[in-house]
Amino acid sequence: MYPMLRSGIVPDGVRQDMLHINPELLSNSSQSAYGRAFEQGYRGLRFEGALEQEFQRFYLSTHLVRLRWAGFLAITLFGLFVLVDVFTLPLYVSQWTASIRLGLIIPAFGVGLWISYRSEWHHHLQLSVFIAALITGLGTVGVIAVALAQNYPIPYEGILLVALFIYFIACLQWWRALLANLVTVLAFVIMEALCQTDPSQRLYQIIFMFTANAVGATGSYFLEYSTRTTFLVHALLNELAERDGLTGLYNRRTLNNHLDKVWRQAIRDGRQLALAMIDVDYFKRYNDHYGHAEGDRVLRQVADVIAGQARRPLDLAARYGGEEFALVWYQPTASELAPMGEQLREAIADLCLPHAGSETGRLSVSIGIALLRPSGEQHAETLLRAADTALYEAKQAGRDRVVVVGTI
Ligand SMILES: Nc1nc2c(ncn2[C@@H]2O[C@H](COP(=O)(O)OP(=O)(O)OP(=O)(O)O)[C@@H](O)[C@H]2O)c(=O)[nH]1
Repeated sequence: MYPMLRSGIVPDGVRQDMLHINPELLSNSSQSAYGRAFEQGYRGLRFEGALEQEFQRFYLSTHLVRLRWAGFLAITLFGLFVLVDVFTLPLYVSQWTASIRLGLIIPAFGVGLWISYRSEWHHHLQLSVFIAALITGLGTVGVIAVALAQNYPIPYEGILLVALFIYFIACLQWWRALLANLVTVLAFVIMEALCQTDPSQRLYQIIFMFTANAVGATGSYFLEYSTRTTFLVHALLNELAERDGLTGLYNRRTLNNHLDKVWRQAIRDGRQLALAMIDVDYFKRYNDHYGHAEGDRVLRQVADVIAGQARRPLDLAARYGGEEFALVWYQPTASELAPMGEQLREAIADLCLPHAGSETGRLSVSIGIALLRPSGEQHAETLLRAADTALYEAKQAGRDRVVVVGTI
């Protein structure tokens, strides 16, 4: 069954004023996975199940370029620090600090960068950047420790910059950035306890380290929260753009795009394609008799039945317009089409919806089905026209029936 987008309830958790999008778009969304995520909230920076995996892919694709820039920036800056070390520190200090930067930190970012260019390794990208962040944090603590141990204190502000880099530039997800920084803070506190001889300096530096982390953790939390919001809004808008607001089925534009796609696929595979056009009989009379709201309710019920008939990956159920629906069946056999159409017609009749304006006294549909083996000379429009002709024949023959036409 398709996710339905039609409950018409504005999700409670949605701050439309913050999202700056048309409230009408969100009002139809609470039945979709994205709408539900809005409803449930994501303060723990995690979505449920498959949605989280989808977010991870979105996060990767939207952060890949930034992440590469961050990698190049880190390598360049740490390369410059090596030069500064060599020119400003005595050799007995710089040989250690430069070794840590050149031997650990720069290679760690190099590995991350390399992975960013290997799409088959992308699922390890966050882990590799996390390891690089950890090495950078601990390495920088090591640099300060070496300098202190040699009685040559170097400016410790660098470790604060590293913390902010990990929180805001490394493109790590919040919990990874937090973990890398917490481990660094722990190492920093231990290092200060062991190597720092001036108690006031020790206190001062630890307080600043905690402050920088409080600022960084808070900022990066909100950053990821808003990335998640962007992801949901983006997905919701895409979903709403391709679905019909009343029934939740795909809309006509999506049907046309899908038909073009499966048409080409069927040519490649040498398969046949069927299209069923389904029209509710005497629906004008239904509306006139029961009212438009009741008509809407019935259209949704019919749509639910039709949605259940699109079972294969390349099948698709759509609302073609008004009280007309379409079903694409990929690779059916000619002999099964009439039974499939009959089954659908009967399933709708089995809803037992009373229809005072119909001779049968209950709501029925007419179905026209066309079957084609697509070829390069024709166009997907051919199938639509053929199904429309079959539907017209079904109507002409008295409605509440199935007509199959085919050129196979
Ligand atoms: N309730 C409701 N009615 C709709 C909707 N879209 C179209 N309709 C109505 O569907 C009716 C279609 O009427 P017709 O095209 O004359 O078709 P029909 O009455 O079903 O006649 P046949 O198809 O020949 O059996 C019109 O009254 C439209 O107003 C909708 O979203 N909701």
